[in-house]
Amino acid sequence: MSESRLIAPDKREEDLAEASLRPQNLAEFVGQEQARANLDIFIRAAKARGEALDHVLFVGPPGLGKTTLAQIVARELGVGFRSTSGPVIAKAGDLAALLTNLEERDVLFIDEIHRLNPAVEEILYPAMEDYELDLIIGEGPAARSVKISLSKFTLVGATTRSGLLTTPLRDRFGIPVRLNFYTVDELELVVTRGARVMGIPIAKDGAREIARRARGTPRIAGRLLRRVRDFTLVAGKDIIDRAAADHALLALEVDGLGLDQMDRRYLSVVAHNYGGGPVGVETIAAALSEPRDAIEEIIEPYLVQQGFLQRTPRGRMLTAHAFKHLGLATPSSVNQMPLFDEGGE
Ligand SMILES: Nc1ncnc2c1ncn2[C@@H]1O[C@H](COP(=O)(O)OP(=O)(O)OP(=O)(O)O)[C@@H](O)[C@H]1O
Ligand SMILES: [Mg+2]
Repeated sequence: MSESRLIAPDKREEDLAEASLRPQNLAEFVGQEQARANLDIFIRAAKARGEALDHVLFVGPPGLGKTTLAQIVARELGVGFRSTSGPVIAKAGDLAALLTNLEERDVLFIDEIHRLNPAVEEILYPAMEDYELDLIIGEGPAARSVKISLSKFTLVGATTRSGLLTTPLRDRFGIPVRLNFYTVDELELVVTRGARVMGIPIAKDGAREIARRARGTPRIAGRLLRRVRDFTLVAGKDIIDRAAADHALLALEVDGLGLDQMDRRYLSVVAHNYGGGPVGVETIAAALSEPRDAIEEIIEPYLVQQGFLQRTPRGRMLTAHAFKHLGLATPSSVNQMPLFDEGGE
């Protein structure tokens, strides 16, 4: 993904500033009503029983709050929180060390859990199911298997791609939670709260404008807020209002619907080079010189959600809405009727 992509929801160095913006408990967490209500109940029930919470899997595009929610779960349970990520755990022994160090009811958070190496994943199964480790000690004829019992813990996994999880792993999560893009109202709350925490004066219409253009993603809302603040400061204004936000966002090439250059490049490549599709994702990735993963995880979900794009069995297709947004005439080949959407995964 191009370095300069302001609106890309993936993590960056500057997002370290995010830590201070993270909501600390379920009540402060904006949006995702259903997920929040369910988690609240399961957490209370686990606490009432004095048991470890069942394993939780958060699924959703980058920047929607998976890591934040994992931390909140541990805090609400009042237990310890350990955090790691799929690609970091190289060997089964690394995971074994993490697991044996957990205390009763602790939360172990594994980010990017779809990227666990298969040998590591194997030892997770009995750990999740029976709180037991099956380890092979030694090699050759001297090898023997030992069982080590573990504290009853909660595994919280996060992934942007549930389709890439193996079925045995996915099935071991008792509480699967899918996060959706946020509404403008919800993001307006996120922006207002962020501005308050950072001490930035903002008018309601300014917060709304940033929210409208944040691609349904709190991380982007926070990032846009920081950039708009810079513009407003340099312009010598003392409050972010709609005009100030609009001016800054246009300068940052975030358009009225929150699409950035990369989104528009995607749409215009499919429109101009492939007549609006259907075209395969590999072809689009090659044309944009972007990895297929980034296209499927970061660019497409929002374009689909906004009704610019359909994923069909024959490939990606732009909708009439996309042609309109690009200021192009809709070709007659573009079906005006909604096709069924595979939904990716
Ligand atoms: N519901 C929310 N309310 C307020 N702020 C939020 C909310 N969700 C996320 N944020 C903010 O958005 C930022 C990104 O959230 P987080 O790191 O949890 O996303 P993520 O889903 O883990 O992303 P990734 O897939 O890249 O790891 C954080 O600064 C967090 O404070
Ligand atoms: Mg995260």
